[in-house]
Amino acid sequence: MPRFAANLSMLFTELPFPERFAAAADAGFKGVEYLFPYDWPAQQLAQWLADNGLTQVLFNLPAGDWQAGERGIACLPDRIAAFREDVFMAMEYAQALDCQQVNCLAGLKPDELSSEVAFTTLVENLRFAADLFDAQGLTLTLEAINSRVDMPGFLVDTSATAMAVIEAVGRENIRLQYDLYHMQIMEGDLCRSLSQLCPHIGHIQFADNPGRNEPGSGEIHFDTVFAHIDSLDYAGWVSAEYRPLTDTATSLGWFNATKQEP
Ligand SMILES: O=C(O)[C@H](O)C(=O)CO
Ligand SMILES: [Mg+2]
Repeated sequence: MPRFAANLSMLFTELPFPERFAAAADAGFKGVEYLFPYDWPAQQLAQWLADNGLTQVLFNLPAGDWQAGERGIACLPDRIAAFREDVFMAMEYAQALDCQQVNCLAGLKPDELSSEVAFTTLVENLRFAADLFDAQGLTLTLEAINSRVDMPGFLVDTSATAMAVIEAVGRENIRLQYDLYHMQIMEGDLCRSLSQLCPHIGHIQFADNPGRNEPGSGEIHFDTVFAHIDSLDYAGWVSAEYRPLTDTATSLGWFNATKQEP
């Protein structure tokens, strides 16, 4: 079975954030991720990870004013200076948390911004980040997020767009973040596209669809997809990034079932 991690921004939210680390470890996870670490001192987060024997598998670059609706600033030409400052802050956290991968949210494209300028800005920002990350042995990921349900207007909403950006960046340490939930909404054909994109994938996340809840709540055949991921040359983490239908413990049937296997 794949190496599963828990997203602490969506799982274990019955508990205050600091307590989610122990809950994830008690449930059997070895790795965790969450949207953003920046509200907490890096040393504090590192302690919670160490106390619970957990690996920090991923977090996001700052993504602008989330509460105000921003979903990344990497494609915005008037925010390049802020993006660059964010890269330095993310690198400090990655080092303190011993985290190997940081994801970049491309952002929503304002109507008045041309697709060409948004694309070029994103590529140049990612190249800037990738070059700095490289010196620290870090990998940058870029995620395609569905624009049909969760993020209308998100610039990078298909695997083809994400791969076009990644190819234009042209650096070894930028990889695709493949989220099964977003890809099911936008493209489907999950096993075939996982096979095709596998050489470029740095991180996988999942939720069922519709609803973005746990495996078994929707239309995705997770037994098939997880077995398929196992058959690929993919050694990365596979993170549960779903909202439990009721509570986290009840939602973990899929995970507990994987522990029964020989
Ligand atoms: O929503 C997602 O799929 C993400 O992975 C994320 O980090 C931003 O929302
Ligand atoms: Mg995701």
